Amino acid sequence: MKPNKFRDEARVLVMMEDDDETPPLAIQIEESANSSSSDLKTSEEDSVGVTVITGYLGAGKSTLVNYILNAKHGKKIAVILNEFGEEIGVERAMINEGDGDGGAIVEEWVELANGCVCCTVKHSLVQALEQLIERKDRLDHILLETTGLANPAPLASILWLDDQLESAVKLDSIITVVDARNLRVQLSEHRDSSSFPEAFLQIAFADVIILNKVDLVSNEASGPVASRVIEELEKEIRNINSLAEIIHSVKCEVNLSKILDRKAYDAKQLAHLETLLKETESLSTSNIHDSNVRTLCITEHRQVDLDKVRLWLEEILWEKKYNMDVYRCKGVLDVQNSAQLHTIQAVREIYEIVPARRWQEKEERVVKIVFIGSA
Ligand SMILES: Nc1nc2c(ncn2[C@@H]2O[C@H](COP(=O)(O)OP(=O)(O)OP(=O)(O)O)[C@@H](O)[C@H]2O)c(=O)[nH]1
Repeated sequence: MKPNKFRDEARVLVMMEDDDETPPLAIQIEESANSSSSDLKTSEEDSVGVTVITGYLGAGKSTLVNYILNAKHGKKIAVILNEFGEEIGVERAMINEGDGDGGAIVEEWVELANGCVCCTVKHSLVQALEQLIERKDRLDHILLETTGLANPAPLASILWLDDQLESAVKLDSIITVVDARNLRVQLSEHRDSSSFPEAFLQIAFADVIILNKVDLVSNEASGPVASRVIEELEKEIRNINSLAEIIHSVKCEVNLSKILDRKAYDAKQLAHLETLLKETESLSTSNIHDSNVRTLCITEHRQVDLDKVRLWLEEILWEKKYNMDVYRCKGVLDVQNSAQLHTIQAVREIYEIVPARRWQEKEERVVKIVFIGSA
């Protein structure tokens, strides 16, 4: 069995999806004395990154996939089109042959069992990923395009921590494409309806948000007015999720280094996390958006007891003690009796706290935790 970074580095706490109402399963695994850092490195390098592409109907998800497949990156990229719904039983996988020149796109059909969001989709998704990895000797990356109404939560949980997949694939990031012209309407429609707010969830779970179709905003308004509209949209997005990087685009033509190999779930990749946490400085619990999906930020300048943090986090994530349903949480901790900066990551009920690097001598030590969820 390949070493699993979660097993080897951290106490692992796993809770099943809400949907199956299975009691939480808590496993404590001590740091392994046998695992060398080179083992871990090899396993991480071997695993194929999965980028989940989500976004509202018509926002530009397929445009982004096509742009990535046809760009000159020399990578061999597989795409899984994931149709979530009771009716849908077939998912399609395309593989870019990656000859360094964009490459031919080969379409393949992967037959999968019927599935609805939860266990069956989990099973078929895991199968699809396994099939892709088995069949191709060299696969650099996988794109998983979801349908416009998909809630990315189950996907994020499955991909982030799945025993079946072990270290064969790893969740790289969740990219949400939003339509700059229609976002306002889409959000307010959901605000006024009792339907499940996928548009909010897609933004809440994103690591990167592509604010697409900015050309349509510019076509409709003069320069300064269009800039103000875009600024307002950004503000609206930040109020829901202050941790995502926002990139503007026309036809999803974005700098690929911003969206591929992001390693948003890798506890050792601190650069993005630290920048994003810094930018979240100005937001506080008083910054309440009129939607019920929001970002809350807690900052402390004292060391914390790791066991107490775990208990507190479990109360929040599992028992919903403070009436917040947390979708995503990221943060850094200054832990008592430790010279290491620890990172926190959570996706719904699953969380991980990992020592990431040594605090530097003159660095200001801080505890900063950002929650994105609904209250
Ligand atoms: N003007 C303009 N049109 C765009 C842009 N990006 C995408 N489109 C168009 O918007 C339409 C929808 O784009 P898709 O990529 O199919 O969107 P999608 O999110 O995959 O759509 P669904 O799969 O139906 O949810 C297409 O006609 C695109 O050509 C953009 O930046 N500007």
